[in-house]
Amino acid sequence: MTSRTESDQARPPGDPAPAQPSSAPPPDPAATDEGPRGTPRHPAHRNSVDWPEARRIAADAPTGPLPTVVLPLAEARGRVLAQPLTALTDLPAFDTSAMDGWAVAGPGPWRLSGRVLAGEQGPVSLPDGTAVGIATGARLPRGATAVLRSEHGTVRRGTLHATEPGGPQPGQDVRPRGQECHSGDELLPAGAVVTPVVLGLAAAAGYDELALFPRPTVEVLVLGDELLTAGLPEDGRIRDALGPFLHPWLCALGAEVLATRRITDEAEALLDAVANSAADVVVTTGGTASGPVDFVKPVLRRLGAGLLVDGVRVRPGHPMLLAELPGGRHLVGLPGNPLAAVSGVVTLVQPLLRALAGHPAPPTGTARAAAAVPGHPVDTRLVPVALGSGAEVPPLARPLRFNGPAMLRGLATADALAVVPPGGSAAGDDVELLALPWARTALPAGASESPSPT
Ligand SMILES: Nc1nc2c(c(=O)[nH]1)N[C@H]1C(S)=C(S)[C@@H](COP(=O)(O)OP(=O)(O)OC[C@H]3O[C@@H](n4cnc5c(N)ncnc54)[C@H](O)[C@@H]3O)O[C@H]1N2
Ligand code: MOO
Repeated sequence: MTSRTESDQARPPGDPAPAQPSSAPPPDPAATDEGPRGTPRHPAHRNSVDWPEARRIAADAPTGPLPTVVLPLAEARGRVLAQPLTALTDLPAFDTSAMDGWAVAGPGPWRLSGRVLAGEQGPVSLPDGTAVGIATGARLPRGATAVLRSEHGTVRRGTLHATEPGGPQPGQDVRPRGQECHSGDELLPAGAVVTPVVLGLAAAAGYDELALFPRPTVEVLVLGDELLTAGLPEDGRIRDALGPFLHPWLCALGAEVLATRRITDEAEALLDAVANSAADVVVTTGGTASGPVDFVKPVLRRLGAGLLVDGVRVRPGHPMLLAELPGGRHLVGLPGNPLAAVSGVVTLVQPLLRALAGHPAPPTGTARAAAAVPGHPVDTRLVPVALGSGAEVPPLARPLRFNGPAMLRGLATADALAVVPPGGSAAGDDVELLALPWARTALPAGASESPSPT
């Protein structure tokens, strides 16, 4: 019985048909120059590399991470700790009253003398049988054995009496020095995101500034004279779908986006923009193939750039490329089809940014294919999936419709991208998941660290 799969239904006319899953080993790509279903592979993609290899090359492309940055707390929010947050002090830094009332020494009644507020030195020590008025957060004098809450005591002629039988227990309502941490304790590991709470914790622990992973700078160059930035498609022109999503996506990946610029379909304009970009990474969209106005590769040649990745055996997105520009900066050429560009982001941009920032690779996610996912004979497929909300471990991944290279509709409702190996995945197979930075569903942790950076 043959049935049309969701991805088949979503496949637009002219898009390559994926092969059915099979247990037969995929043909050796090195031994064939074939594209999908035996069609000749385009000569421009003869140098293409396997998908895991492309990710490794991107992760190894920089000579090392950019230098760590040290920023004042006020500028650190949202960035990532490059070093563990180690307490610079005990917390509390001294024995502290947890309540408003009196610091008492020994059993009552107590002779009362003065008061100490938060931030004041107060009496150095409290002899047995004496008490001092104390505010929440004030330092406890040496010799104090407990705090008597203001609602639990009464003062008559200079003497404090407990109104509850037995008076306060030793240590009652005292926050002892080091209760939360001792100086030198690790409060958070390197790699933790600096949330508003982390800012507060860092300040409490004595920090004025934090050592943070650098944010690689990126400039996005959107190519294509057919692209409109407003209104409806007309006269063969379409809306730019990549400019709007690349900026926030790259920021979510830890980049600082210097600009997103439209470049006209002229080689000189592109050459000028790439040569003069101040960014660590230039990301271009479109123009990677061999059409009449596909100038990315010719411009890279003219600039003397080295092509590190020239096509990847992945669908969609196989014309993606990675180059090292003179001076050590990098350029990622994303294909123009929107889902193909996404494929280029997760395959090349993400590992490159992670390597530049010095971030460790997070664990991969794993799910179980809820249905057969057709594969390509030799290329990896990246397929938008929705994760089941049931209790299954690993969760079920349901391939989404509208996953054609030019479509974003499936991805817009996806929780992750599933990595479908050449030949496809059968229903029930475990599939690797790639996280989408905005997805509400946390990825189910895989068994091990990702062998390739994510
Ligand atoms: N002879 C061959 N032609 C093509 C091949 C091939 O192997 N042989 N591969 C196809 C594949 S797959 C892709 S992907 C594209 C990649 O082409 P480019 O990177 O040169 O991209 P463009 O030609 O500029 O655009 C392709 C497509 O995407 C639309 N586009 C471009 N930018 C945007 C944007 N910012 N927002 C929305 N849509 C965009 C553009 O209008 C085209 O429709 O090459 C195939 N050709
Ligand atoms: O199918 Mo292309 O691979 O749209 O990138």
